[in-house]
Amino acid sequence: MTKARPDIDIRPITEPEFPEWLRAVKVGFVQQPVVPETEIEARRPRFEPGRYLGAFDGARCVATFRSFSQEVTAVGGSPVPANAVTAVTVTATHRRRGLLTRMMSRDLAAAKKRGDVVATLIAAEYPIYGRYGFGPATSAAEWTVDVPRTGLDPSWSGPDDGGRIDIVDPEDIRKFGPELHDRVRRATPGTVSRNDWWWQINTGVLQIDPKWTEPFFALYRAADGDVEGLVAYEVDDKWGDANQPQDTATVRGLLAATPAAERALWRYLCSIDWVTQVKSGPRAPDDLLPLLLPDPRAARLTTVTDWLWVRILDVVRALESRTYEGTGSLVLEVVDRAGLAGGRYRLEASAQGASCTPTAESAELTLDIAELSRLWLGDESAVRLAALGRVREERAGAARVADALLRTSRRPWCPDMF
Ligand SMILES: CC(=O)SCCNC(=O)CCNC(=O)[C@H](O)C(C)(C)COP(=O)(O)OP(=O)(O)OC[C@H]1O[C@@H](n2cnc3c(N)ncnc32)[C@H](O)[C@@H]1OP(=O)(O)O
Repeated sequence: MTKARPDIDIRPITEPEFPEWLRAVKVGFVQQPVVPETEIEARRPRFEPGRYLGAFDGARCVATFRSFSQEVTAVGGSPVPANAVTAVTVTATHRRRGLLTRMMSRDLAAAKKRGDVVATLIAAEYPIYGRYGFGPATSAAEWTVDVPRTGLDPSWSGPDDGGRIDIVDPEDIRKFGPELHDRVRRATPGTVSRNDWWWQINTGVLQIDPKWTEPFFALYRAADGDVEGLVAYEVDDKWGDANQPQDTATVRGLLAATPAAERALWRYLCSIDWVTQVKSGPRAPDDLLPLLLPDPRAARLTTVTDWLWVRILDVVRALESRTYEGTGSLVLEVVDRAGLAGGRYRLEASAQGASCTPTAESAELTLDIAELSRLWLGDESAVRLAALGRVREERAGAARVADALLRTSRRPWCPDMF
């Protein structure tokens, strides 16, 4: 049973409180409760007054919550302003007393006031965030490829499309990565923006993880020299009993702006001498990888999980910022217990554009804001949610109309963890 503790003060932290706040994050994530000076210094430039909440029991920080500005790509490629939520922790001694609820309510109200269209997060555990109006809007899948079973020609010596792959240095990734990422982001609904800090952390300029090691970086250039893909991967050093190399290459990130780049980079990973296994890392659930192999069963699906969670804060802007393949209209009754985005709306959509307006007409589909958020990027089916009793058809067939409007041919994907 939740025991409220109004005596616990929740407020934005000051910069001098930042190390204590970081320590509390470690405690909440059950990690060693010591923050190396290098980590404090690497994280300090990200400090933003007002966006780092702490709950204090006396001088001790016992709960943390942070949000930052982000863009998430809507269906069709428009970047939408998002309130990205992260570092959510409540110390075990203070759990289940409503601290998360207090921090979340405060932050979402501020995001709404600022004009953010959605809030986003990646959930540590599934049951936490639905109650706040978040719905799982993208999934991630991981494969382990048994290279000798793929059926690929082991004498492959590079792309046969005129392109080339080169191992490069971290500074090349900082040079070419941001532009490539922007290109991929515009083409991939569900992808979130990255800043310079992201590239610095992931190329070793700044250290937030003492266990970080430099990966191999490779770029794919098309025949005209254009950088269309990059991969960061690490390789372990494993030998079998009969003195045979049995290395595993694990992908930390693979970005491809074109199918040619995607095909070439996976092909490359499956051609490295000594590597008998390739672990894909989290990918879009409809990634090309398995079907690139003559024997797709050589790619064993090891994980499928919810990834980016979305919470719509502004229904009109969320629905108008995306594109629609079909033509039609739908009146939605959106229920929002937090009072942030509820109401009745008419969506009119066609390939030429969409309008979403508050209406007093009879609703055709009733759903919670968490379910609309889950549908927004096109990955989930309203018909499926109706079968589960999570959306209610007020007019027979309305869920099929919703699917015809909202669903997409490729699935959304968020390559990042934040
Ligand atoms: C975006 C991110 O940062 S994801 C990381 C989330 N953090 C973690 O997983 C770290 C470990 N866990 C924690 O720090 C805490 O348990 C938190 C942050 C998940 C929850 O904080 P609390 O202050 O205990 O949550 P709070 O008391 O406000 O709970 C509100 C409701 O959610 C429920 N709830 C909270 N956490 C969970 C959970 N992990 N599983 C199921 N239900 C949960 C509570 O039971 C409560 O339900 P009720 O209103 O029906 O009584």
